[in-house]
This record gives sequence, C-alpha cells and structure tokens, in this order.
Amino acid sequence: MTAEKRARRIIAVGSGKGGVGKSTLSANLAVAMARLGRKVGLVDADIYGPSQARLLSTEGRTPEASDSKMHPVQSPFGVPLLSMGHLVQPGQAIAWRGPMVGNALNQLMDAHWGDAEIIVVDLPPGTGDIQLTMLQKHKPAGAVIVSTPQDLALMDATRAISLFEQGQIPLIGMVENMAGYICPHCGEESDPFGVGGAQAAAMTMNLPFLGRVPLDIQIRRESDAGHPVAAGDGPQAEAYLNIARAVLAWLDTH
Ligand SMILES: Nc1ncnc2c1ncn2[C@@H]1O[C@H](COP(=O)(O)OP(=O)(O)OP(=O)(O)O)[C@@H](O)[C@H]1O
Repeated sequence: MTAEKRARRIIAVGSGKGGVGKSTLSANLAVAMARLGRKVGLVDADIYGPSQARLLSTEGRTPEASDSKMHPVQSPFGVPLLSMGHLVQPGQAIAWRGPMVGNALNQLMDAHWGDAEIIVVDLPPGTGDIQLTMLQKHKPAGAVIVSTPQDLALMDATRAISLFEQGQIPLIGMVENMAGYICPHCGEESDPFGVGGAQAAAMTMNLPFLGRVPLDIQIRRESDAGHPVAAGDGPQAEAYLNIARAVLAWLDTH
C-alpha cells in the first residue's frame, strides 16, 4: 500500500518581474491539469499581493480549519486553493516582515490537501524571502518560468532561473506569455512585446519551451472576472491545455 501511495509534487510558477501573467498562468495551468484528469491544488504564495481568490471565483470565502490546519477552498473549476486573499479583506495591506510571511506560506502549504497529487504554487515575482522558503522548505519537484518576449522581462527571467538553479530545483521549462496580439476589430496580428524572445532565450539556456499564450483581450477579461479560460473551449483554452500536457509529461518522467 505504501508503495502505491504517490507523493504529492509541487510545481512552482515563477517569473523575474511582476505583471507578466504568472498568476493567470498558474490558475489556468491548474485548471487545465484538473481537466486532464489530475488531482490538483493551487497555493497563492503571493502573500503581499494575492490574486488567486479572484481568478478562481472564491473571493469572500474563508477556509475552515481543523487540527490547526486549514482546509483549502473549493473552486467551481475542480481546483481547491488557498490564498491570503481568503484570509484578509480585499484591498487590505499586509505589512509583515520576512518571518511572518514564511509562516503564512507554510500554513498555506501544510494545509489539508487531501488527495491532491500536484500542488501548483504561484510565486510572487522576484527572488526574496518567500521564494527562499519555498525552495528550501517545500522543495518543489520542478519550476515553470513565465516571461513576456521583450528583452527586459527576459533579463529578469534569467534571474529567476538562476534562483531555482542555485536551489537545485529542476527547471521544467519556459512559457512565453502575451506574445502576438490579434486586433479584435481588423484581425491584423501585431507583436506589442515582440514574439519568440522567450523561446529563443529558452533555447540559449537549454531550457525546454513549454508553449506560448497570445496577448488576448478575452484572457484578460475572463481572468479578471474569475473565469479561467482553460475551463472553456477555443484556442485560448487549448494553449493552456497544451502547456499542461507538457508539464504533466515532464512530471511523469521525472
Ligand atoms: N495572455 C494574456 N493576454 C491578455 N491579458 C493577460 C494575459 N496574461 C495575463 N494577462 C493580464 O495581465 C494582467 C497581469 O497578469 P497577472 O496578474 O497574471 O500577472 P503576474 O505576473 O502574476 O503579476 P504580479 O506578479 O504582479 O501579480 C492581468 O490583468 C491579466 O488578466
């Protein structure tokens, strides 16, 4: 029986800088993996700027607790989750020093995750206390790096990659977000942030490329309204499902 019990595996989603779409990717990746039949949970490790309660339509819900541990909040998309957004009022500032933030992260991670076999962790941008606690104490099975295609974002992504390498966390690969924009009026495709930069950078760094998500008004609108596009149909959902397939293929072979 013990041999059959599969260990829970953590996938950290990181980026060098904020605003590149890491939270959106984390939510959609978790939903897509659940759609592909896996038991997936999601932890919003962005303690100071939580967004997952909104992205997965669980705002205003408070986790119950037993045996001094929280029970994740069930979302309507088959993914249970925990976020500071479930514990503080929207807009309330969290002014904590490092050790308290580390404790908060540990409580989110050490919750009653039940039969979840994979926990996706949405890390805050950068390379600070939360990232270090995550790497050292919770030891993710692997990390996914998100970047937009422009040089500055890629430079920051390199820093995130180096953090995981120093922590000896395997890199699953890189996702290029907000590449290619199709005008909803005239249909012309343009590349506000360029395109292919993240894929090229991944190749240079010998990092697998996991896929590309276009800059798409529907992704912005639906995400911010708490409807992850990965739960629906169409090319947007397919983009996230393909990334989820690539991540699962990696997990199943490592
Ligand atoms: N592919 C996309 N197309 C259009 N909008 C997107 C896309 N990906 C993310 N966005 C939008 O960009 C904004 C920032 O995304 P998100 O919050 O996921 O970024 P982040 O990297 O997690 O930022 P932070 O680390 O600062 O929380 C959101 O409004 C989101 O809806």
